[in-house]
Amino acid sequence: MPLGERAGDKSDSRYCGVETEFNDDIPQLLSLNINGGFDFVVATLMDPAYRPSLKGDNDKSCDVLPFAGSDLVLSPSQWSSHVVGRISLWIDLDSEDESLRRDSEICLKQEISWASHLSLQACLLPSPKGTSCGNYARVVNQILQSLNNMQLWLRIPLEKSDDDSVNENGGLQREHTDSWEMWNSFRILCEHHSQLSIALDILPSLPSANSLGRWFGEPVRAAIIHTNSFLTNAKGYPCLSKRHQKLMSGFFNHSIQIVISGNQDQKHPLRSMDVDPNNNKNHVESVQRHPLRPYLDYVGYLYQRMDVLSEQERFELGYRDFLQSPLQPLMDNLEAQTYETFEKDTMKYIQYQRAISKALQDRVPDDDSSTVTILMVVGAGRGPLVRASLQAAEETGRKLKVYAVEKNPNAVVTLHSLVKLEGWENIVTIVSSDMRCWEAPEKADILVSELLGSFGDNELSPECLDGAQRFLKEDGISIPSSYTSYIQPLTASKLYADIKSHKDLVHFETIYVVKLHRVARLAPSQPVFTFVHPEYSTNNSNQRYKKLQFELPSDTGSALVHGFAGYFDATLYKDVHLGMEPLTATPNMFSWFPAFIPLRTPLCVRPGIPLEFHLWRCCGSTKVWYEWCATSPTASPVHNTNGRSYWLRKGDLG
Ligand SMILES: C[S@@+](CC[C@H](N)C(=O)[O-])C[C@H]1O[C@@H](n2cnc3c(N)ncnc32)[C@H](O)[C@@H]1O
Repeated sequence: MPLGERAGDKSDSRYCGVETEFNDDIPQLLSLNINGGFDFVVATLMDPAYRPSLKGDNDKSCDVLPFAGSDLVLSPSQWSSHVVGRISLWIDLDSEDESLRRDSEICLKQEISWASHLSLQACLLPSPKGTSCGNYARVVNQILQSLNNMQLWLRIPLEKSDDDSVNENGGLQREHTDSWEMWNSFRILCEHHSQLSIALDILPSLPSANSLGRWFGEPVRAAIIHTNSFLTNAKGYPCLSKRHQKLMSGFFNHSIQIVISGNQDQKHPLRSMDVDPNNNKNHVESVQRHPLRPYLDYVGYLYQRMDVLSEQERFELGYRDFLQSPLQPLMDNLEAQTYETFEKDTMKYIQYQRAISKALQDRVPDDDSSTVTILMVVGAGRGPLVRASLQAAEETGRKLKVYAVEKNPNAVVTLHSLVKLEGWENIVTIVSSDMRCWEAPEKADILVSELLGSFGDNELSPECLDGAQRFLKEDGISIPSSYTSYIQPLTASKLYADIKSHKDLVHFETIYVVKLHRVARLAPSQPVFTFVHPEYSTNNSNQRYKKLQFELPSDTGSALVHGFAGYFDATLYKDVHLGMEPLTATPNMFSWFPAFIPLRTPLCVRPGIPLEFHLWRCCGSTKVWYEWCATSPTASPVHNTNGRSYWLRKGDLG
């Protein structure tokens, strides 16, 4: 299905459409373009000369609307797979001219109704004509309320300028256009409707990289690239500037359809004997080429040049932008397949092994061959950290006695068989217990745990380790020794739409785990809460509060914040760390996807005005929860008051 969602996988084919002028012979138009190599056409359905107000009252022939052919001229699957409807360009619903306004409204409704009748997958709406688009948005919003599952692509030119220009009186005046503002007003007027999306018009000059980045968090479905935006290479073939090429890779990577637009009457300078622009091989064209074929070939060449997905990226494909509830390993018992996923993440265990080796070397001098280090793995799961500990001991030549403490009875079964299988009976003692109430027979030199959530402390590592540090020697080492959570503001219209579709408060007051993909990261991440282990201070509390201020880079322009990405970074021991904060992330580690902290109402943030956000970690006798709110540029309600929607259960220690 050419217009369907694409997986972003190199093995999947890519689709490219072409914008066409009105032609009342749709079958011919389609076959010309499909034979020319395109997958779909963006076709004007209604005769551009038609105006409802020109229809004479007595003119019976005008009862039939001037659409290109009847629905029978193509099969239903041809209509839906190969045609995107282009709504008449002349419509102007915010015109001062009342009759034009009225004609526009009637025509828009007739065209959309016809397109729905044909089951087209999408219609391309012309750009709003001026800065004010209230009436246009009102009518589109009316249409959206009862639309079948067709998408409406609002055409938006990709432009942003911020120039100082001299006015008539010789004074400096600031001219500022940012087409994102136009899109933002329109979608707010249409209440962020999930069937309203964007077709970006790609122009010869591009705005700054930061401002372009915003669009990847918006619902961009198509990029229309006009032949004017291409350059010509030394051999006379079309090509794109480096910046345009980079943008195209971003579109491919985000499953954005490419549409080529240009004059099809003009013959391209290429003749029948062509030189392939990319590998210089001569080939003979036997059939008449589509006039835009060289542009299509170039787009295909850019796609072919993209990097093949790594194994990890391929694994993550199915999880992209899919909201998941975080694990509650303290309350729930993890399943075998969850452990299996953890255990595949070799990078995590390599880092732990490095940290344990360093701790063992610091604890016992090289020439001491008699000291036995007591190491306890608390939350041992099916044993990968036990194995990493024994490998560290072997690598450093230290003697070890291990306790593996695990509260999930099912994982304990596996632990027992592992110990037997590996012949570790004399070194490893398995303890089936909650670490918070286990009475250890001796104290540990090293306490190893991995109880971290995407947001660090959100799987209750602090509460569990507070309970376990009773059996750590006074000078003992905790691995990890500390961890810090981080957040960063995001444009994430897809995640927002998914949460909104539940139509309740609970989903807006939940922290999720999600492989972020169609998002724009608007500012560098900042640290939030830090926990240190062991923690012996007397007024120790796991409650936290942090106020953060984010500034968007000045060339970004305004942006909409739908929520925040959450990450963690853990210091395992000394310089050995483990984390997924984007700037310092441990490479090739996939155990954690970021957290997503949503906002009930997205916030429009403008350059120079800070985004102020507050986050609390609250602790009650039976549960831990987070509350959050924004206070600038506008205040939001405090989310998740008293943990009413989302909390982490501390569980019963009995
Ligand atoms: C994230 S998993 C890590 C498992 C294993 N260490 C690994 O790396 O694959 C955390 C484990 O800690 C266990 N756990 C969580 N809280 C615990 C507690 N209070 N006492 C004992 N085990 C606990 C869970 O059952 C789970 O097996």
